[in-house]
Amino acid sequence: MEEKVGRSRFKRVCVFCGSSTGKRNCYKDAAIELAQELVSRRLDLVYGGGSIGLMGLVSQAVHRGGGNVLGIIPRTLMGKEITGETVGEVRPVADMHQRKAEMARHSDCFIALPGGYGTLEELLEVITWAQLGIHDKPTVE
Ligand SMILES: CC(C)=CCNc1ncnc2c1ncn2[C@@H]1O[C@H](COP(=O)(O)O)[C@@H](O)[C@H]1O
Repeated sequence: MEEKVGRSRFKRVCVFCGSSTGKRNCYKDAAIELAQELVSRRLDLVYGGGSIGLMGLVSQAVHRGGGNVLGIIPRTLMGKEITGETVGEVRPVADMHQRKAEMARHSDCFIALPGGYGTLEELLEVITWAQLGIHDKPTVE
């Protein structure tokens, strides 16, 4: 029997997204849809480790669907970006630079959903790393 969803050449997808849900419902819808797509393709989620905003929505939806979730978050941000329960594995790191480096190291590609300055910064950094030849992992926004 033919498989419904083709196998991806990626295993671990890094998702950058907002620490708030934004003003429009379509942002939340996109976050849930992406999470469902990851689950249906059996792809692991790597993300910023927060439980708030779109970060929380994506991670919770992947976890609910039975997918692996790895969150990487600076210790100093845990009080701000984690409220209530976390899902999957949350790995505390020393600072923002280590967070981005670890997120990149543990991922095979990058996807950016709507977000604020933080998301933009993360997205631009991986794009410029690709430009410099530091990695050759695809990035979509
Ligand atoms: C110290 C330093 C390198 C600052 C550069 N600035 C940043 N670098 C990396 N991630 C960030 C930065 N500012 C915010 N973020 C993270 O980006 C995520 C989304 O933030 P936002 O809601 O899009 O806004 C949050 O987890 C936030 O902690």
